[in-house]
Amino acid sequence: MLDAPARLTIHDLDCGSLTGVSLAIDPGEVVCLSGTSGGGKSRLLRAIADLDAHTGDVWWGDLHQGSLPGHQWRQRVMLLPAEAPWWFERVGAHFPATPDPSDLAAVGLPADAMDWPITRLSSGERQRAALLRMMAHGPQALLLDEPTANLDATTTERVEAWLLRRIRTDRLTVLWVAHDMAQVRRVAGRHLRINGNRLEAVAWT
Ligand SMILES: Nc1ncnc2c1ncn2[C@@H]1O[C@H](COP(=O)(O)OP(=O)(O)OP(=O)(O)O)[C@@H](O)[C@H]1O
Repeated sequence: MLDAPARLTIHDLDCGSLTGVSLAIDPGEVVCLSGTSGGGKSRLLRAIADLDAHTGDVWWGDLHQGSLPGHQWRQRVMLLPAEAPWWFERVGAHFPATPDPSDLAAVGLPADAMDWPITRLSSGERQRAALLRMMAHGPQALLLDEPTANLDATTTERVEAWLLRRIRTDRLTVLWVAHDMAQVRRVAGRHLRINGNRLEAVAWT
């Protein structure tokens, strides 16, 4: 970890058709984001990661997004896109160090998965390897774009449990896009939804 855990604060952010997004997420808190397909969830995550054009302010603790080059911001506020890119031939080449075998096992990947070529990964293996890679880089805030979309129900819950343990231990600040309301109920402390051009809170029922 680079810094102590901190709050992620978004103030009056406009991106795409979304306007006036204001939100604060505390360390260790998971906020789920839902909304119709094409409603702007991924664009909002990309704006918070400083990858898409936007107006308004984003802070991680007292660090303003505009005060750092984008790549340094994203070392702290890390985006896991729905389809994470891969550059090298082998899985392990994307990791700063070999992951702990217990982390591999926790997401259901075998110990030798680091030696596999990227081309052999199934979509679900790719998604779990991308999650492991993200966590191996020591993020402090996570922007997760449907991180379990390619996984079966059992593997989804296994990955959720592993992620939630890491989130609580490292007190990570998390914005998690999810379509599955059962998942929202399992992982989120709060649920927000994009409705038209606004972000609104969803009450627990
Ligand atoms: N760079 C861009 N310039 C203009 N429009 C864009 C750009 N990127 C995305 N869009 C549009 O913005 C809208 C929101 O896209 P976004 O990917 O954020 O949707 P989403 O809510 O994540 O959808 P899904 O649930 O289907 O993944 C879409 O209509 C998309 O076509």
